[in-house]
Amino acid sequence: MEDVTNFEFDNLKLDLDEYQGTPEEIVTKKAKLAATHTDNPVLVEDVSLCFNAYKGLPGPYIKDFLKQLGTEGLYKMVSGFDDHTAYAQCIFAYCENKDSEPVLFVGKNEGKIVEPRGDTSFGWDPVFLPDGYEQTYAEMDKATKNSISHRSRSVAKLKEYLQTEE
Ligand SMILES: O=P(O)(O)OP(=O)(O)OP(=O)(O)OC[C@H]1O[C@@H](n2cnc3c(O)ncnc32)[C@H](O)[C@@H]1O
Ligand SMILES: [Mg+2]
Repeated sequence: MEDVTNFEFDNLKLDLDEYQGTPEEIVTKKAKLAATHTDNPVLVEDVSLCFNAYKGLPGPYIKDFLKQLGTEGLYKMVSGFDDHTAYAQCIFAYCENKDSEPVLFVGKNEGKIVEPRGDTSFGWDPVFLPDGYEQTYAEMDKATKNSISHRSRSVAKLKEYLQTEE
């Protein structure tokens, strides 16, 4: 850096949260951080869209990819590969208090990335075709999507946990 500017630089060793890593690591950090802000238990969720041709990326970074590339761009990412398979994943993390370890509930739905089809109102729904279905998430009615989605699978596990904890 000193080569390219007139500023002087010093190295400071600071431990800052970066929110990078696996979906599990990221949602765990989120839950722990949230738990420092209240005395009540917290629940956070994070969604990933993972392309197998990219070893699981964009994964938790899908929000920025979607924002910059749009659904058409997401399809273009896989169109040059033989492998168009992907999975949608939702993780709810429940953290009792700031000193306890978050409990994770992973809901996953396998499918593939297709050219965008259907209603464009929610996220990457137009490019995700779940296995066993002819319609993308965006083409399905809400009830059908809810009955099979990554989120509903995560919520089902969370519900079961909370009921047994009661
Ligand atoms: O992670 P933070 O920064 O809190 O942001 P967020 O809460 O908006 O983001 P999520 O992790 O919930 O979701 C990541 C991206 O996936 C999109 N998304 C979430 N659930 C989805 C679903 O069921 N179908 C389609 N897109 C979805 C959402 O719009 C984001 O662009
Ligand atoms: Mg997220």
